[in-house]
Amino acid sequence: MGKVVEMNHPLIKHKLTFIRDKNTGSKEFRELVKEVAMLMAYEVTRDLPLRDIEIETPITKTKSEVISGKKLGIIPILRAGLGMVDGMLSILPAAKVGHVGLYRDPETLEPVEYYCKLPTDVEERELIVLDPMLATGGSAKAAINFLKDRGATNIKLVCLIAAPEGIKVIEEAHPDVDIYVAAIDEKLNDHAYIVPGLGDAGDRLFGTK
Ligand SMILES: O=P(O)(O)OC[C@H]1O[C@H](OP(=O)(O)OP(=O)(O)O)[C@H](O)[C@@H]1O
Ligand SMILES: O=c1cc[nH]c(=O)[nH]1
Ligand SMILES: [Mg+2]
Repeated sequence: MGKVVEMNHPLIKHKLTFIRDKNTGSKEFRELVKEVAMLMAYEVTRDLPLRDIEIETPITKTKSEVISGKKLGIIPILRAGLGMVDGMLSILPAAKVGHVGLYRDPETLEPVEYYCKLPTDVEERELIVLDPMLATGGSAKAAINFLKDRGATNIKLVCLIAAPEGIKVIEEAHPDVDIYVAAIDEKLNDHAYIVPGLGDAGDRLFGTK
């Protein structure tokens, strides 16, 4: 079973409060989502392998560590996952970015695919799937299925807010995938929105309704 890591950092908790607040407008919402994604990148990359290289400081020659050529891919689930891309890229500038377009049908709650463009060598990369919301888990499960169908074997899922129901769905469907969340909320409501949540992440990021 993959691990579930809930961020336990005061900066993330503080920013998440204002992300949740319905009086936070799109501009500030976008900035905060970007900042939290940047902070989460720190934890998500904790297990990247290192290797020694020889360098020379002004004082002496020494060996020092660098990241060991790991190829990364950042995969936002459109639309709302786009809000997390810049924050991740600010820490991981060499990562390639692939896009998976999915929306959740409001009646059936089933994910509907409308776009997929991935790095050609996706099977060689460690992939970080981004979506602010893990509600029923249907969208993230489908996105990870796409990636696996195209050969990906090394996948992490990074969300701002998850419902317990969504975590269970991913754990059952993709037990090899580690899940990183800023917060695990209480439940889903009758429309499968996360409670207390933040509302519709895509609409809040892009000012649509
Ligand atoms: O876990 P689930 O029940 O599948 O719900 C979560 C999905 O719903 C939201 O996307 P939405 O369908 O609103 O599309 P959008 O990003 O274009 O707004 C969210 O960004 C997730 O992708
Ligand atoms: O609470 C939710 C659930 C699904 N999608 C969202 O944007 N928010
Ligand atoms: Mg939406």
